[in-house]
Formats: sequence, C-alpha cells, structure tokens
Amino acid sequence: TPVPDALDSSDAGGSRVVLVSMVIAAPDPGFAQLPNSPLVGPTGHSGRMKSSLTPLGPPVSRDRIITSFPKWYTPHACLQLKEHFHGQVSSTCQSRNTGTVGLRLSKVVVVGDLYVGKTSLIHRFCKNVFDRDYKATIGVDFEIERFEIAGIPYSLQIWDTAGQEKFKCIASAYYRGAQVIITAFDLTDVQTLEHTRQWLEDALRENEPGSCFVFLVGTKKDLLSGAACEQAEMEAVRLANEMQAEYWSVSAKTGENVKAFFSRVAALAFEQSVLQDLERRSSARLQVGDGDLIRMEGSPAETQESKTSSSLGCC
Ligand SMILES: Nc1nc2c(ncn2[C@@H]2O[C@H](COP(=O)(O)OP(=O)(O)OP(=O)(O)O)[C@@H](O)[C@H]2O)c(=O)[nH]1
Repeated sequence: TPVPDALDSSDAGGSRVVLVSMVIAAPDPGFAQLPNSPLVGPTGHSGRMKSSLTPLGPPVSRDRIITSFPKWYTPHACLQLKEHFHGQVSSTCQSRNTGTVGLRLSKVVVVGDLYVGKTSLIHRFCKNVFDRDYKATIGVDFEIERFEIAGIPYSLQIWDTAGQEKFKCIASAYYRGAQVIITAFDLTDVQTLEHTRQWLEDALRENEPGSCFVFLVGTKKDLLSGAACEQAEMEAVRLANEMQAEYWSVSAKTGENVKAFFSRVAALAFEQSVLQDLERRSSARLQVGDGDLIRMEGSPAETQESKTSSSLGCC
C-alpha cells in the first residue's frame, strides 16, 4: 500500500492547500511506518510524523490515557455494548505482551460533504482550536495522535479528506488501508446525511470487506435546539443501523463529545489490533511448530498423479 507523505500545507485564497507525495509502501495496511523511519521524510506541516512518536519520546498527554473502555454515545446505534476491554486483550496488555501493536499507526479516514466540519472536528481534537472561517480542504491532510491504552502506546493517523466533488478523485486515493471510516454530516443539513451512504460506499470499495469500523458523526450540535437535535438524531440513528455504523453527535465549536468520540475510536481500533496480533502470532507459531503443516494441494491421489507425471516428463 503506498503511504502518502504530506509535504506542504499552506493557506491560499481561503483554501487549505495540501501537497502530497507517495513514498515506498508499508508492509501492511495500517501498520506503522515508524516515525523516525528513513521512509518518511520531513514534512514541515501539521501532519508531520513527529520524532516524539518513537517509544523513547515524551509520555503521552494525560487526556490521551485510556484505562477503561470508553462508552458509546447511544445504545441504539453502537458497534459494541460492552463496558470492558476483551478479557484476552486486558491480560495481554497487563503482561506487556502486545507484540508490534505499540508501534502501530492505525489509519482513520474522515469523509463527508464539503462544509460539514471534518477539518474542524479533527482540529478541535488534535489542536484544541476552532476556526470560524471556512477554508476548503484541497486533497488530503493528516494528523497523528498518540494514546496510551491499557498501558500500551498506540497511535491514530487521522486523514482529513476534501468534501468538494472536484477533489474527490485525489482524496479517494487515500481511503485504502483504513481501519476506521468516519462519515460526517451536518446535523443542520439533512442532505449531507443522505450523502453519507455514497461516501461510505466509496470508502469501503477501497478496503477489504468487514475490515473497517464505521462511524456516522453528526456535526455542529451547538447550532440545534434540544428538540431539533433529537429529531435529527433519530434519522441519523436509523441510517447508522443500516450502515452498521456507530452514531455520535458532536460540536467542534464547543468541543462537546469530541474527546469522548475519538477515545472510543481509538479503543475499538486498539482492541481489534491486539486481537489481530494475537491471532497472527498464534497462527505463525502453528506453522513453525507443527511438522505436518506443509500441506499438499488437491487430493492425495491427484498429488501422487501430478508428481508421477512431472517426474515422467523430466529427462
Ligand atoms: N457552529 C459550528 N460551526 C462549525 C462546526 N464545525 C465546523 N463549523 C464551521 O463550518 C464550516 C466548515 O467547516 P470545515 O471543518 O472547514 O468543513 P470541512 O468538512 O472540512 O470542509 P471541506 O474541507 O470543504 O470538505 C467552517 O466555517 C467551520 O467554522 C461546529 O461544530 N459548530
């Protein structure tokens, strides 16, 4: 999977211009390009891979430490109802036996119509800022957020994509390898909710079936009264269930639910990464340890036959 590296980001005529280039593929989609890896050059922009990402860097900030499993927003549209980490994950973390998970950057892609507030949501979480002025994203941009989950370092690489139709082809090149897809819509604009289906379909097309967690996020919660918000949420929850997505309402302006939402994203992605790592390691052990595991393709009779004919054909 090609790993894009943002090179430059600047303001130009009310747009955030982000130039991107491709660098050599990472071995596994979503797997960490180590921040100090020679594959990643200096970027000089907000999405730069900071050297502080190395395990020897400074500790993560206190509000990125997750010790108990973060709760859903509504039980009517959530990916998991449980309130604790998976037992196997807890014990693996306690024994610090999480393999490569601590070096992992899980890819999160944020999609949705223009002006719904994707950039604002990411900036509120990553930089704790809110900008009232609209600057359209051109292409893509990313931020990296470091967490400590159940005592293990973990990072999310959060991709902000352009909502404008004319940039869709650039943005869609970055959907691949996503562990999490966030489809955002504006709670005050029902059309943007309707469009989330298409955004999701486009993002899923670039990924393995069943490999992504999907979130549906209603933005600009501060602009709605309680009753209007409830009405909009009802529609959104119905659609979230159709999409098999977890639903959240947030406000980048006030910060409401923003941290809780990304903590939930990080915890779900982390738990899945640990479980996948355990599975990978146990199947690797089986293949190395079990002498019977060199399997022959086809039935024994076929195998024998092909062996015979091949040896007959040989001079
Ligand atoms: N009141 C309010 N305004 C918001 C909120 N989030 C975003 N906005 C405003 O909505 C406008 C669009 O926000 P952006 O974050 O740039 O939207 P975007 O989805 O990234 O847009 P594209 O980059 O074109 O895809 C800006 O003027 C923001 O200030 C919010 O939570 N509350």
